[in-house]
Amino acid sequence: MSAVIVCGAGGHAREILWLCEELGVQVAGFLDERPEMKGHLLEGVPVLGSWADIEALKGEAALVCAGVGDPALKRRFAAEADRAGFRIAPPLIHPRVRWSRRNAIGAGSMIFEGALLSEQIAIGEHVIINRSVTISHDGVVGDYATIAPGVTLAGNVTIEEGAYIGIGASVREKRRVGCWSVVGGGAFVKDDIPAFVMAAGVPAVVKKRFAQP
Ligand SMILES: CC(=O)SCCNC(=O)CCNC(=O)[C@H](O)C(C)(C)COP(=O)(O)OP(=O)(O)OC[C@H]1O[C@@H](n2cnc3c(N)ncnc32)[C@H](O)[C@@H]1OP(=O)(O)O
Repeated sequence: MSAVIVCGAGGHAREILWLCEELGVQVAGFLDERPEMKGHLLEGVPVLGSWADIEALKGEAALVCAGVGDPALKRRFAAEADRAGFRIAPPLIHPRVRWSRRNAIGAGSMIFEGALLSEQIAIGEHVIINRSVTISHDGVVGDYATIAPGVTLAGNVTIEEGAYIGIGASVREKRRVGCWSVVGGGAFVKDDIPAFVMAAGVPAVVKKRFAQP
């Protein structure tokens, strides 16, 4: 794989650096739109600056747009990458992920250490599957979704585009979490969660509704 540039320069971006080190993938640097961050080193790797600053690296490095956990920000990075003509990095899958070869994963997505994805699972583009997540048979995770550490998805669960599943949450079989919704940490999703809401608790209930972006 060619070198990558990671969009974002926070804690998650540094965890991607570690993932890349484990995979032998070179990180050329980080994109950060805050002018004061340009030139900083993160674990010895430079913050390159904003879009104009990385333009010249287009031919040499592919982009990791999921360098932040926020699904909406990932989508904005992906749109900018498309406009600027960048290649998207192939999926980054930690060597200690249990993963059936009958699963599919989209460009720019990543799976961290200790995750287990069983059979016939479809992961979209720019998806984060964080540490120790379990996804059972026939799961679907849409583009830009973020699955926080320790989440458990039972069989035939669908997580729609842009949804965020908080740390340690569980979703029972055949349930669906609607697009751009948030499930709070520690929740148990017993019933389908509609789109554009925040739901939390055991069992999860809708606590807030969001305006559609
Ligand atoms: C490597 C890493 O660090 S990965 C990052 C992992 N982090 C996570 O997964 C964080 C998950 N985030 C959460 O659980 C947050 O609480 C969120 C995003 C769901 C909600 O945050 P906010 O929008 O700020 O919610 P807010 O604090 O306003 O709470 C609204 C209501 O929901 C309740 N609530 C919020 N989160 C939860 C939760 N996880 N479980 C139960 N109830 C919750 C609040 O108590 C409040 O209830 P009330 O209206 O009855 O008083």
